[in-house]
Amino acid sequence: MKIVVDENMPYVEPLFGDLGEIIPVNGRTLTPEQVQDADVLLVRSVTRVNAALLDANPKLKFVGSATIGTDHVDLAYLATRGIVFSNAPGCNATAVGEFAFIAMLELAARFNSPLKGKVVGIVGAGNTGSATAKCLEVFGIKVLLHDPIKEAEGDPRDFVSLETLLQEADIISLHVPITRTGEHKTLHLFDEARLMSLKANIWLINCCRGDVIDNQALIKVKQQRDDLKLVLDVWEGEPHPMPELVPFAEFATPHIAGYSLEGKARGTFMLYQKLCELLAIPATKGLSDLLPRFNIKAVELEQLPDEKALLQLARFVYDLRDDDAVFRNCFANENGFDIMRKNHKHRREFSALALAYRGQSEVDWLSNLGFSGVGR
Ligand SMILES: NC(=O)C1=CN([C@@H]2O[C@H](COP(=O)(O)OP(=O)(O)OC[C@H]3O[C@@H](n4cnc5c(N)ncnc54)[C@H](O)[C@@H]3O)[C@@H](O)[C@H]2O)C=CC1
Ligand SMILES: O=C(O)C(=O)[C@H](O)COP(=O)(O)O
Repeated sequence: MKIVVDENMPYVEPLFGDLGEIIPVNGRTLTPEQVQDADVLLVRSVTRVNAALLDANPKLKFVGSATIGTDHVDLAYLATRGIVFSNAPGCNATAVGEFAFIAMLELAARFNSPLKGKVVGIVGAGNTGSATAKCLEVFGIKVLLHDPIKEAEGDPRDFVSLETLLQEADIISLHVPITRTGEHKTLHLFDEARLMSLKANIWLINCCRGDVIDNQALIKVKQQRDDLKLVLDVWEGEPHPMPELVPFAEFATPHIAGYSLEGKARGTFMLYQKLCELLAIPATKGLSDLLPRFNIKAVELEQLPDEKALLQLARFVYDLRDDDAVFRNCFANENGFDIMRKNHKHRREFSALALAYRGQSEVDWLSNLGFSGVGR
């Protein structure tokens, strides 16, 4: 069996090595010739999976994408060809949730304006929006959820309209898929008028898809509004963000909000499970054997962390400032955006860090946030 796989998908060899021949490829530049005799194709979000790529392949059985987003895949085409498809919903939810939460802690520290006491509006309450909300609520932050689709489906959580969210939230975090048509389309959901109408001193975080914000309009609005603070992980025109926009972002990163080692491993692992299911063979490999040990064994707390100390702890697992600095230096270089994504292997999730503290009962919130080994 030939398994053509994006070279940026980690842990493919240990998981799929026994199942067939693995052929690593550059996912962004993948050609029909490279995939014409594949039985299995494993991609990430940068590969357009459609008739143009796959028409020449008569034998493809399975396409897996180690992502939640499926906007790069022509699902209708795969269905007409009878090719089984699976994505990996939820694989990177914790990573994105922690990314957005850490970004808020970083902004709070930078502007000496504590997160505690602010109201956060989450647009899109699926996997990543809910993970962000969880971090915030565990830390005692009021969260407003806007998700008309989930609301209509009868999701029991409380939801607000977008108008209410815009009026009440001090921070807005975006977690919707990109959709270009329909009642709930998200393309340029934040257009010039909406951006202009945002509350004074608002913080806006986008780690879903670049085109959910009209980036050209965002440049125009930022030229007039210094009070609006931005964290941008995703960009219109990736891998070529508009160069004028980058300096307007407080934190700028190359679509890596979901890139914890754990999140990427989970993505590959979910596809492994799906392929085993399709082949009707037992999935015998385990996820826990794949991840390296974290470089800090444990941190012993003398006292419970306040907001600043929590940011220090968070920086042990992920220092957003490092990625921001590298991004600013290299995004404009040839392939700079993709090279940074390819080499992004340093980030862990809160669960990688064990915390030790004398009093068990007062630290439940730290374990609920995801840190392991809290209490002793
Ligand atoms: N920057 C990164 O590294 C990552 C980006 N993403 C992006 O974030 C998106 C969301 O990811 P998940 O939360 O895992 O997906 P999900 O499918 O679990 O949740 C998306 C939610 O958005 C809601 N939604 C759709 N249209 C909406 C609208 N107009 N207004 C409000 N809510 C709306 C849906 O009902 C759904 O609950 C993905 O589609 C992907 O594009 C996801 C993971 C990593
Ligand atoms: O899951 C998604 O959707 C994402 O946006 C991914 O985290 C993006 O990662 P790549 O698939 O582009 O490596």
